Amino acid sequence: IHLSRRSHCMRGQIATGPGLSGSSWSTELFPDFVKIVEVGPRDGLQNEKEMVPTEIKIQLIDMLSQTGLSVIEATSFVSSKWVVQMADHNEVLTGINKSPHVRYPVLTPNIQGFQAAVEAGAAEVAVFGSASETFSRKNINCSVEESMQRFEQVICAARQACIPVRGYVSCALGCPYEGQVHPAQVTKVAKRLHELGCYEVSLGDTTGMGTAGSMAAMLRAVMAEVPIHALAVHCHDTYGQALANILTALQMGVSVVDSSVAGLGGCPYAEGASGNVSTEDVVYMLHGLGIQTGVDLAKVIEAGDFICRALKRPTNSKVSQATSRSQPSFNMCE
Ligand SMILES: CC(C)(COP(=O)([O-])OP(=O)([O-])OC[C@H]1O[C@@H](n2cnc3c(N)ncnc32)[C@H](O)[C@@H]1OP(=O)([O-])[O-])[C@@H](O)C(=O)NCCC(=O)NCCSC(=O)C[C@@](C)(O)CC(=O)[O-]
Repeated sequence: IHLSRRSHCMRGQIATGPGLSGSSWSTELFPDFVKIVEVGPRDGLQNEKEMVPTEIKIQLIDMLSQTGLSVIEATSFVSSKWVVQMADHNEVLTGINKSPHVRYPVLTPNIQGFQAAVEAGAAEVAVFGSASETFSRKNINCSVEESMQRFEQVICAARQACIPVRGYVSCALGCPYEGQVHPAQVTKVAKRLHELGCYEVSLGDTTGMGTAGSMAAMLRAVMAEVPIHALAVHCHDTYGQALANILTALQMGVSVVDSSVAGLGGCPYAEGASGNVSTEDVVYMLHGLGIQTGVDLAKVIEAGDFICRALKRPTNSKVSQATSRSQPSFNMCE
């Protein structure tokens, strides 16, 4: 893994800033702009044991809509027998103040979910597959192949309705049931989703067990089959590796990162996995690298503070923790 200092070097030059001389750091540039896909209201809240009041979910999304984020995953049109926390999907999607500058995709595992989502006004949906057979069965009660047939139906219907579809590949860096997952399995599913018509495929480290090394190996394989501009990374932070894994992905050309305000969440079918990397920490890192996000960090911290108070728990964001202890003049790299 090579690091480059954006402020010190351009493509083709060797970085020579303080402390860098003699190093063999890569001169590759990071992207100028990174799109952040906020998944807190869905991936973050879906794992909450106690029902979160619908008005709290709506207020959270409304606050996030004022932060400059351009994509906020709002809810899931899944079976309430499987994920009861998302049972208020209609109320959430119809209750939020939709900003014209923000897209609000929702998860749809099958055509039934897609139709319900469209009826509730969804303008974008996401299908979610897995690189692991066992996880697929535990999460959506079908094999990987069956899931692709369901997604094909959703994508066909979405195309007719001019609705963009995002795709997920869970267990891209490991499975809670099968352990290691070979990059070839991830590539196969990512390629299939892209060929079916997903405009973007998010590679999920569902368990958070990935490392910079396994991220690089997996991405190398997937990038050989799916264009880099159509790839996103979705890192849970169970082992504290998420920022390192994201940095690795950025260096390899990925410019879309999923994250969750206050680091909320986990997957109900990946026990023990902690939340996504926090949006606050990702934004702080990106701004520190000179990468634009369009996101106002202070406003995301405020939204994180709101939801943590509502859930009566401390934030998982290191940046929020640090700024709450620091002077008002603390530089948040905006
Ligand atoms: C896919 C199913 C529905 C299959 O579940 P099933 O039980 O096999 O479904 P079925 O087709 O046999 O139908 C059984 C019942 O479910 C209903 N049903 C059927 N479809 C729907 C629907 N869309 N919405 C609402 N209800 C639905 C259907 O109407 C029927 O109702 P009944 O007649 O018994 O009253 C189920 O397994 C499910 O809902 N799974 C969702 C699991 C989930 O949401 N997991 C978390 C999200 S994935 C994730 O977090 C990972 C990710 C994306 O973040 C990336 C990463 O980190 O890796």
